[in-house]
Amino acid sequence: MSVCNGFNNHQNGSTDTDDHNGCSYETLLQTAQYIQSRIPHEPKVGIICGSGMGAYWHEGSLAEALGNKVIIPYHDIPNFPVSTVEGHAGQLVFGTLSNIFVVCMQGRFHYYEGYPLWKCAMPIRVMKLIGVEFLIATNAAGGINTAFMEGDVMLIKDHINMMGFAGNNPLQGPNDNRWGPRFPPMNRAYDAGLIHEAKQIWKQEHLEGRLFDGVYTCLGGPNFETVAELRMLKLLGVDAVGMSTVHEVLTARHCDMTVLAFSLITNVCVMDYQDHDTMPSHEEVMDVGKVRQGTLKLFVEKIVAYIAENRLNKK
Ligand SMILES: O=P(O)(O)O[C@@H]1C[C@H](O)[C@@H](CO)O1
Ligand SMILES: Nc1nc2[nH]cnc2c(=O)[nH]1
Repeated sequence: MSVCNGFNNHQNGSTDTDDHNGCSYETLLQTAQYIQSRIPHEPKVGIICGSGMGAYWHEGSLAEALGNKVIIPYHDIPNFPVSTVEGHAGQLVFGTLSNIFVVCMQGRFHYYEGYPLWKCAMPIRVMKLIGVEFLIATNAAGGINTAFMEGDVMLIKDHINMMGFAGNNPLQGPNDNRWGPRFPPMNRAYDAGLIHEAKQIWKQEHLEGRLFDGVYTCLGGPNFETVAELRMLKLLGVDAVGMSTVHEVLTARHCDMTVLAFSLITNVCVMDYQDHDTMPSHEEVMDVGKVRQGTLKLFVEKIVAYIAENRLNKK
C-alpha cells in the first residue's frame, strides 16, 4: 500500500516510502473513509481557518460556533500531516453553519513547517473525497497596497504563484486524472460570482471595517519580508503577501472545487527604510485575528448561507 512520506501513519503501521506526490488516490480514499465513519453527513462547504480566523480555539471563533460539532484532531487521522504552527489547533471541525453541514480546517499546513507543497495541500483532496464542492480559504496577510490598514479584509481576486515561478507546485509529479487534468487552467481560479456576492453581503450586513479585493501572493516563509522584497512585490502588482493559500487553491481548482478566498490584513508591510520602529510578528497576527474574528465569522456564515440557497446542486 502506498503511504505519504512524513505523514501520520501510526494507525496502519506502514513505513514511509513514497517521495514527491506519493500520496495516492487510494491512500487518500482510506483517509476519507476514516473521516466518513465519524461524521453524520457529507460536508459540501470546506472552510480553511487560517491565522487570521480562529486557527486556534478562541471563544467566538467560527469553528467553535458550528452546531452539533464533531471534532477530529489531525493526529488521529490516518495519513494526515500534523500542525506545528504556534496557536494552530490542528483539527477538523464538522458541524452545521447556516443550516448546512460544513467542515472547518482549524489550522493548516505551510511550506515553512517542512512539508512539501503537495503535502500542505493534501487535505483539500481529502475534502473533495468526502463531498466538499466549495472551498472558502482564509488567511492572515501583510498589506502591500498602500491603501490597506490593519484589520482590513481583502477578497482574493487573483494570485501570483511566486513559488511556482521557482518550479515548486503542489501539482508536480505524476498526474492522476481522477483528481483533474494534467494542465489545469487558472485564469478563473477565484469564482467571480462569489466575489460579487461576498461584496454585497459585506454591504448589506453592514459588517464592521473595510473590504477590498486584490492580488495575493504566497512566499515560503517563515521570515517576514525585507523592504526590497516588498517593494518588488508591489511593483509586480501584489496587494497582500502571506505564506499559504495558493497551493490549496491550485489543488482545489485542479479537482474542480469552486473557490472563494480572503485575507485579513494583520499588518501593514514596512516598505520604508526610515521606519525603525515597526516589526511584524506572529503575535500581532494572532491579536488582530482575535479582534476581527467576530466580523469574519458573520461574513463566512452569510457566504455559506448564500451558497446553500443559491449554488448547491447547481454546479
Ligand atoms: O495560515 P496563514 O496563512 O493564515 O498564516 C499566516 C502566515 C504564517 O503562518 C503566519 C505568520 O504570522 O500567518
Ligand atoms: N509573508 C507574510 N505573511 C504574513 N502573514 C501575516 N502577515 C504577513 C506578512 O507580512 N508577510
